[in-house]
Amino acid sequence: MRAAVIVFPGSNCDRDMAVALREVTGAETAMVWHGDSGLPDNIDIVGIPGGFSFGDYLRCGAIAANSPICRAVVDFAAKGGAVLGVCNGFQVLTETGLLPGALMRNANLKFICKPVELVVETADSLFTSGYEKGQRIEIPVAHHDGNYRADAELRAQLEAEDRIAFRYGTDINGADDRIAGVLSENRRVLGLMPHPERAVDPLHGGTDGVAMFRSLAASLVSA
Ligand SMILES: NC(=O)CC[C@H](N)C(=O)O
Repeated sequence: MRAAVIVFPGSNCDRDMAVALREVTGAETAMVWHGDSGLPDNIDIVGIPGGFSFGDYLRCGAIAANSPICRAVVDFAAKGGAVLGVCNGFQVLTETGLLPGALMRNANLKFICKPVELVVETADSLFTSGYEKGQRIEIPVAHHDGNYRADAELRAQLEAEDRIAFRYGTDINGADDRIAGVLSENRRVLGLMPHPERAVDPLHGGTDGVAMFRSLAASLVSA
């Protein structure tokens, strides 16, 4: 398996994502700068990491979404490539249009940084096949704009198409229907606000993120 992790000015979880990919899946992982116009050859998955790309100016993820590399990521996804966006990465994915909805300021207007309970809403994806539907897991969050907004029509569509990957166990940030992560129509792009890469080693305080990376390793095999 070969992975690429995109690095923007202000990314701060890029190395954590690379370590999780390398150590849990054994993937050869390349770090790719936002100004590059192409991805390395034969990539199986692109990781868009958390952080504060471009200082969160304009809207979180909005400037990053217009980086040269994001045009390559959109092309990669259009050809069926797998993309995982965590936190700021989820915000970037909504700003590129690869995922629907928007991430707004948390309802309490505070930065929330703590482990939270998530409910796995579907095991039918290359990111979640290692979990059970309905399983409750604990994964940390660290964001000020994690309040996922989608109108009633979009929420009904996501629900009908089984594209809600994770919900928060309790409302932490005001997100509509407690949605914490969503899948693209072809189920090969996942964005989520919680940080699975921060829960892959007992020293992190929890290992509930391991199953996500194992799911990826089980599904993505290099040609
Ligand atoms: N950890 C992150 O990726 C944070 C994302 C974004 N800067 C926010 O605070 O919402």
